[in-house]
Amino acid sequence: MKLVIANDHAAVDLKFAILEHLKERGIEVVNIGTDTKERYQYPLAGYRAAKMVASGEADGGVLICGTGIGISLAANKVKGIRAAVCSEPYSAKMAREHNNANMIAFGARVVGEDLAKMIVDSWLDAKFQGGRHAERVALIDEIEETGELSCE
Ligand SMILES: O=C(CO)[C@H](O)[C@H](O)COP(=O)(O)O
Repeated sequence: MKLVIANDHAAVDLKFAILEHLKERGIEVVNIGTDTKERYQYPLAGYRAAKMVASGEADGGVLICGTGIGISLAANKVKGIRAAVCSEPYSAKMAREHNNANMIAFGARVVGEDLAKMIVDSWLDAKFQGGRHAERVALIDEIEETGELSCE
């Protein structure tokens, strides 16, 4: 499995901690975003990481900024991306099982290192359940494709 990890200046330390954690799990990780604490525009990192996931260059992605919100908003503008901001492991598990989230996001100013690792692990270890959830994800895809919902 190959993941991409991206961050802004608010999340450099946590990015490296998660990067190390993923490597310990035997996962190949592409590090994009910034490695310094100089101000960095999170939309750049979110967009670049999302493009890698959408193109299949990466199997999924981890996005970290101060809150996880801005970087996930940027990533979600890329077609095919379902980036979920999660601050605890249950939501991270559900983000995969129910929503088939292909990117997980969280805030370095919100969660600590240990909790962040648990969030990432919960998302990685979960599997999309399909069935009724696939119907709902297909509706999200329809909005993305057409800007509308035919069943409305
Ligand atoms: O969380 C974020 C976006 O959602 C950013 O990390 C945050 O806005 C950066 O703020 P600052 O420039 O004040 O460090």
